[in-house]
Amino acid sequence: MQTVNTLGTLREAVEILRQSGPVALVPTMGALHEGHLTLVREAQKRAAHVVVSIFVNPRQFGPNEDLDAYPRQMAQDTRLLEAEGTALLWAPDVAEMYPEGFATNVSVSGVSEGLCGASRPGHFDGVATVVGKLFNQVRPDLALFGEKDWQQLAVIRRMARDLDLTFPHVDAIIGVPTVREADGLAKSSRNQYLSPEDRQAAAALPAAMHRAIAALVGGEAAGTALAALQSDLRAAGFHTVDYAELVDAASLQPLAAPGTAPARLVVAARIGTTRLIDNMPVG
Ligand SMILES: Nc1ncnc2c1ncn2[C@@H]1O[C@H](COP(=O)(O)OP(=O)(O)OP(=O)(O)O)[C@@H](O)[C@H]1O
Ligand SMILES: CC(C)(CO)[C@@H](O)C(=O)[O-]
Ligand code: BAL
Repeated sequence: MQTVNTLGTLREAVEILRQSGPVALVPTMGALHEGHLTLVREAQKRAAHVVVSIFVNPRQFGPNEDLDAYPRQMAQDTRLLEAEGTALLWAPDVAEMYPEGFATNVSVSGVSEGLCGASRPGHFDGVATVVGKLFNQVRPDLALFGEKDWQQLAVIRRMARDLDLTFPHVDAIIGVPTVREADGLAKSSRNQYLSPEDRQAAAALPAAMHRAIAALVGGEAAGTALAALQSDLRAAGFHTVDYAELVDAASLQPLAAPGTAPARLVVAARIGTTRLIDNMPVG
């Protein structure tokens, strides 16, 4: 695996790879776990070469968020990616990604606005800006993202469509199902922040979501099922529920009940100092 830190060397290295087959991009912020490695393996099934980016993107963190605390473990990440047969690791620093004078912001209306967009103002502008840059830097044939970040995936698909990004073609933005721990908790780099007690309690999140989904599918009103979900989370030790909503899976608009279009249960809740998100299909 080659690691590159400058745009010039990235472009040269990708051009060489492209001569012998399609290139898949897996964007990450590092602190890699089985969720990320699953994206790499899915990428390998679909392309000759996999490029992984690791960049902790300051523009997607709010002023009081965990940018400084975010885990950085480049040596371990490099070993993990090498073991997976990754072709290229793109690891720019902040000055390479956002050189002096950088002044552009990509802002996606609609799908960005509710849910995490409401509780993390500016977050999806930061995500759309950096992912737009990554697409143009690597010009991959396809790119893979986790369904764990369901709203992020919707924002990126909208941005790629709206900006006519040819690399990748919009159908080549692939969502990969959430990889979970044995007790159901979605794997996340931020799980590292959890104390042992909070880690145990956090399994209540997927469990409460499964109960709410069973109630919704059984015909319970969304208001009642979502209120029960919130009280289950509070009882388990989550002190804040940023949102717990039934939404249309594509538009992310709230729904009163699961209907004919695919629906999704989406939740963000805080335990200790950690904010966890999860989502699941309903019906
Ligand atoms: N459990 C998971 N299953 C599948 N994909 C995942 C999982 N966790 C993260 N991903 C995907 O990996 C990519 C990189 O995510 P990122 O580096 O932010 O990791 P993360 O574990 O989501 O971290 P965070 O704690 O910041 O949310 C994203 O496309 C994300 O959706
Ligand atoms: C897509 C992404 C790498 C952009 O910084 C990030 O939001 C993430 O890791 O999900
Ligand atoms: N996985 C989403 C990145 C973030 O929370 O900033």
